[in-house]
Amino acid sequence: MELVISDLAVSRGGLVVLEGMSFTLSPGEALILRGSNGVGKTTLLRTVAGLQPPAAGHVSAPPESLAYASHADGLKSALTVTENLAFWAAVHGLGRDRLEQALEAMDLMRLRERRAAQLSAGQKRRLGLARMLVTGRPVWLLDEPTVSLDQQSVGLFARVVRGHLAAGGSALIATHIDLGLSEARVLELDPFRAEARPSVAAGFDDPFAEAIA
Ligand SMILES: Nc1ncnc2c1ncn2[C@@H]1O[C@H](COP(=O)(O)OP(=O)(O)OP(=O)(O)O)[C@@H](O)[C@H]1O
Repeated sequence: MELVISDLAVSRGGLVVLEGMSFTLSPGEALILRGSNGVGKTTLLRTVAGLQPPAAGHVSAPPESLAYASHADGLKSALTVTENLAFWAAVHGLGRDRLEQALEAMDLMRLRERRAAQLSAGQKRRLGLARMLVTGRPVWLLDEPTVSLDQQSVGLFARVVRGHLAAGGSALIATHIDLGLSEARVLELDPFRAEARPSVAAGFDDPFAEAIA
């Protein structure tokens, strides 16, 4: 499933933060988004995920092909690790075998009966990433996926991404750290293009837009 970004501009708080972005992400490919704090990585991922409309240009990919993991892990704190994954597997129509694979892949077997509320930050993150595996969706959009992860878990995560690419998936990843994915392309977002100026679609996504503008 190909993700095609054409002459895309994205805005936050009523201001364009990035524009003129064009790239294609093909099956088996990873693209790392880099750039300083505030350059617009999260905004770009949110726009690609369909959580906000582009200020200009197009995102072309079937919505059902996309799986987005934001800074928040999106966990249900009263449910156990297994129950959380079972919930998402059911939403996406996947079975128990996939759930077991996800537990294994993110080293969650020993924690499977623990409630999400009682996990450490890094363990929650591992569960949040395991969730991607039970979506069955080919195009992963990952925002700072390794926050709170120790070195070993970063390695686990990189292995999961590699497996996903090998199976014909793709990944667009905003990160400040080196994931060791030497095969990934890197897109440096240019802070000089991030100069704030009014968006044509100003004010659509944030109640504080006017105060900031
Ligand atoms: N809720 C919001 N309302 C208004 N402006 C915002 C909001 N969130 C972020 N911004 C602004 O939008 C711009 C892009 O932010 P974004 O979060 O996309 O950057 P980022 O590259 O992901 O940063 P970081 O590396 O710090 O995560 C920044 O200048 C930021 O100040």
